[in-house]
Amino acid sequence: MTTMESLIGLVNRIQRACTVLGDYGGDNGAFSSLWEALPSVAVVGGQSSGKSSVLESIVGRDFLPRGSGIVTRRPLVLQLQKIDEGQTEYAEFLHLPKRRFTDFGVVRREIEEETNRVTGRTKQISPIPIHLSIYSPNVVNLTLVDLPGLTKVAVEGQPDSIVQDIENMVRSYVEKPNCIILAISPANQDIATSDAIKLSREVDPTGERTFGVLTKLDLMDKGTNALDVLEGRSYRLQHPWVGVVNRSQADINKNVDMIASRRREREYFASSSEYGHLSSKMGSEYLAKLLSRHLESVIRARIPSITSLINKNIEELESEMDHLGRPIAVDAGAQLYTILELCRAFDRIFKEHLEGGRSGGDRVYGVFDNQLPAALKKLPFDRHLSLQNVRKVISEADGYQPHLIAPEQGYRRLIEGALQYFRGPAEASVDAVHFILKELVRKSIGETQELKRFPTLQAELAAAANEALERFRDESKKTTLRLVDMEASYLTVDFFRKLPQEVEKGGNPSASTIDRYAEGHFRRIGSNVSFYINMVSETLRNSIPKAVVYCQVREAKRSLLDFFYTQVGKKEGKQLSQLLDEDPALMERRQQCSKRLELYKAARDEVDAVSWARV
Ligand SMILES: Nc1nc2c(ncn2[C@@H]2O[C@H](COP(=O)(O)OP(=O)(O)OP(=O)(O)O)[C@@H](O)[C@H]2O)c(=O)[nH]1
Repeated sequence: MTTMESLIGLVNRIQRACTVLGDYGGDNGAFSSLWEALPSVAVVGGQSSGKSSVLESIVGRDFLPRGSGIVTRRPLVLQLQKIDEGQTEYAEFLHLPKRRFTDFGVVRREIEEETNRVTGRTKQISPIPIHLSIYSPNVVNLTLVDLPGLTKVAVEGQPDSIVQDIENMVRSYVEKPNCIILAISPANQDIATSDAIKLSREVDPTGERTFGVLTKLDLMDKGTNALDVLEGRSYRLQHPWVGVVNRSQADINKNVDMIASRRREREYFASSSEYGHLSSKMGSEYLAKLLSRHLESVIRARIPSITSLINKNIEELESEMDHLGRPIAVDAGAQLYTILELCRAFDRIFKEHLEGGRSGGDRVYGVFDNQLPAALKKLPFDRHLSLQNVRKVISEADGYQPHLIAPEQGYRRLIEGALQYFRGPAEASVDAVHFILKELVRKSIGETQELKRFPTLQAELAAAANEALERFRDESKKTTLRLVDMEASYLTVDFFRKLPQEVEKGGNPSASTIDRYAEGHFRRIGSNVSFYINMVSETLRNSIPKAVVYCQVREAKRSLLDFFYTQVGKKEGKQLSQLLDEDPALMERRQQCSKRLELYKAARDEVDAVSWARV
């Protein structure tokens, strides 16, 4: 393969990749277009200027749709590749891969049908190109983009806006600095009024990327010639003008074949009295060679900047992909694995909050160190052990037969009554720790970067963790309340044995001394009970935290997601992918990104391959 073939072929392959991935130079949002960076030849001309004829002549085949009105309604990217003499000529469409067309009448029909497939029968135009590759011994390596003919009026069935739409589309191609403009003008019309030249003058005023083609030289009025144009006096371009003679309508009707018509064109110039001196630089075959050489040299010059554009884009896209997160696997096993990984990432952060490294765990200690002791201190034992209440409880405890020695029942009642008060602080500690844990779950989910993409999983995870925390709370409540009940169920015997026995003071007690005696008696009972209660309070102040940590904190660390894991393990593929549902906007963005990345990587491989071949 020669360098020339490989360079034009390279651009062809990149262009095809661009079209497959939806990059055809139009508005691609934030992405810069690779298509635009590629040199290409756009064929521009007014209606009936002979555009189709020139293209067919370059190809050496009849294959373009004919008809009245605007026939070309989508760009046609025509990639010509020379094959060895004697090999069969064939055509291939990008949208019909692997199908070889050897009948060019069928190619024409397919172009028509494919045009309608995208534009509908409404005769609208569309910027999405049709790619046609022609492999033939009769072509040079060249890629041309055939665009709708510039027109002044819409015909029946076509919207008025089409005139402007066509101009905009053609302009969007030719205004790109990498576009080589093949401007077709008929010789039997004043060059100053040529649509192609008017547009090219606008977008390429110095004429460095415009190739002027003059058609219909044979149709000029007798006695006139186009030398002023062909020799660059009428309108100066950097590249020489090329004159051509295509088949006339009569030739077309007679089915004069293209190869014969090329021969006739050669003869026309060779025998022409006016153009004879230019004959080696005229005609469609010469035009094709000229363009091929030029395109090749432009591509060669552009390769370094194309390479750097590709590399820059790959870099940007990869960093964006990293930011967006890689796409999720589609098979259930991999999805399950992903979910478990995400859960573990969350769990790790949650544990860091509890065990240190991240804030939050210290607040649990705050509950035990401040909140619980303060709540215990505030319990209304003063009221419960007031003289009045002690008297009431002690008196009622023994019924009709007052106690003889120590008021055993009375003590029990007073103590049991007081112990009930501990239930409040016990439950409050459980709840306080519960809310801290819940808050830490919320925080940890927020801090798990990997989860950000998956709102559904986030919600499910939060729900599962909170459910587990509820269960731990219930368990913890039962346990702490049991601690309180245990204190009430068996009183410390030693304490009461060690209480000093009350002794009778001598003499006959008078009524008032009896009263005073009774008052002192109740006060002593009250203070004994208070002492006992304080002892219990001290015990609970130590044991409630142990129960809470055991039932809630330790369990949260050990088995917060255990239940969730079993649930997830039972899920089917579809439910798993639902869990991994992403934010749709993000998904869309990633999809675009990964498509672009694929394109640029494919392009890089192509460029690499060619660079290696050239070494
Ligand atoms: N005699 C002669 N006729 C030509 C020449 N070039 C084109 N024609 C005729 O001019 C008419 C229009 O040519 P096309 O090639 O269809 O022109 P076009 O610009 O593609 O036209 P639209 O696609 O309809 O816009 C056809 O009848 C051709 O046969 C030429 O060099 N000499």
